[in-house]
Amino acid sequence: MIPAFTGEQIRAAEAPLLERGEGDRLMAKAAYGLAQHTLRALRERNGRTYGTRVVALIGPGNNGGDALFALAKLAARGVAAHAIQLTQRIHEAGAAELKRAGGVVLEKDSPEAQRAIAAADVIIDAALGTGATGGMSLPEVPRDARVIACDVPSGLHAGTGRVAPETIRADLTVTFGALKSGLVVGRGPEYAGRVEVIDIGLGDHLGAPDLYVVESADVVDALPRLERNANKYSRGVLGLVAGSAQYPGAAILSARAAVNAGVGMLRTIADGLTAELLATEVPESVAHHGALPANLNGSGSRDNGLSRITAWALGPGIGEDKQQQANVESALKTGLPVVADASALPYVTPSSGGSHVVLTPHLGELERMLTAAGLRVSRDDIEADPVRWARWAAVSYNSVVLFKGPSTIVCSPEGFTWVNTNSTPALATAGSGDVLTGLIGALLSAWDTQRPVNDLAKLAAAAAFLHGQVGIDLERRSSFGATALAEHIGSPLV
Ligand SMILES: NC(=O)C1=CN([C@@H]2O[C@H](COP(=O)(O)OP(=O)(O)OC[C@H]3O[C@@H](n4cnc5c(N)ncnc54)[C@H](O)[C@@H]3O)[C@@H](O)[C@H]2O)[C@H](O)CC1
Repeated sequence: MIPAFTGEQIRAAEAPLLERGEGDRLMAKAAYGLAQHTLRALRERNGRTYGTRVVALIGPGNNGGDALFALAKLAARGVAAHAIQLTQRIHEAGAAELKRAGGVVLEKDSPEAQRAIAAADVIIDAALGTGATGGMSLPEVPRDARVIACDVPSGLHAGTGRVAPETIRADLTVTFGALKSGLVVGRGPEYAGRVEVIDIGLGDHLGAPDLYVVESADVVDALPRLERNANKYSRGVLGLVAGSAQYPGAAILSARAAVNAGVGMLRTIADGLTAELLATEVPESVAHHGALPANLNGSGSRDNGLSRITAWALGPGIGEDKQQQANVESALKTGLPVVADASALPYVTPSSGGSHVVLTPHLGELERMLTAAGLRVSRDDIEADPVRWARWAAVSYNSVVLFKGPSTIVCSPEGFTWVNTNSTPALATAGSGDVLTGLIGALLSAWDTQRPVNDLAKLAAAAAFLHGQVGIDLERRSSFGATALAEHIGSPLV
């Protein structure tokens, strides 16, 4: 897991060091890291560094200071280093160091500045860092120049990933002290490009992180172990309430994903066309026809095998089907681990959530969930601060909330957050969420309910990582749809 921090948390960690007069040392480390990455980018782009051209857009604060010291180091290596002064005041010591090293400071609107920008091989965006309060008017950058953001792209909120309209998209962000949350959520990944973290020695001053980014090692840790003496029941039996006359395909996708993710046994609660299709498309699925008993925990369930169910996956493709809606309600009453998606989400209420419940809304569904919980929030609010609202949902519903989007945000009701960025826009395809539900359901069916809810959130985040990895792997070969995703959902597990 990679810890990520808000801008405020980083500034709080820096504060005691600044009080001890260590600001220059921190800035020197930041500048060194920025210079090293700029040299690498120059080598990649031009095959050399000597005689190349770097322009930095310099704002009023320490972010500009970092870049001025970095430019000085580049000038000393034979790079033509130009600082464009965007504001009346810039970091004095940094500007002096640059001039001593042979670099140049240019006025923002001067013809020289425009010429320098047009000829730049690399542009360093150092207008605003963690001290930004909104965006700033920034010059246009040429399309063919590499853009490196200093700490954060200027105008990108370091905590939320919200962007001001002028924000320049970077190819690379060299960030200092620790990863910033805003680089991995909201619009952050789109604007930050690749992210490199430079250790400037904040060490123990960094407290608990804002969130964690999931890595492949976390997936291995989170997944259930397959016991040598396992049998189909001990591996877990998933009850899947999915499909309707209108949307039978969603059930097929979820069922296929659950089977390929290694569920011990799958019981699909479905009728009509869904049941017919399942019989041929997912023969591993054991069908249960008709309505579930309203009281599944009561007597009578053992005979039809429903009592063997260890977890539920609810919602894919049930649409407006009344019987399936009643089945969702019956399943929820069992108190077994549940993943609820799509049309099942409205049946989970703030009082019926629980520590074995995973809710998987997309943006519109999250808005509806929050509104149903009595919170006044719009889609725009959620997009501006997705982590905040996913946390609200997790707390309001006392459940794990997996908020689907370009970055998937997983929150536990205890306030911990994991983010999966291992994904591709190619996963934005109909049925992709049904596959994720099947995968989470399969993992949940082996879930030990004695384990803490934070581990359940980690399991959900691991599922998002695996789902993303399959998408990434498939995309390398060709474009793909949800059927291929479901077919390959188990492949990273092998
Ligand atoms: N503190 C350290 O020793 C280190 C900091 N590092 C780098 O410093 C920045 C944070 O520096 P800070 O000076 O606090 O903030 P900014 O550079 O982002 O600039 C704040 C400055 O800008 C003004 N301002 C804010 N918003 C706007 C706006 N929209 N338009 C115009 N002006 C604006 C504000 O009033 C302040 O004057 C951090 O990101 C690092 O890059 C290094 O990490 C080393 C250690």
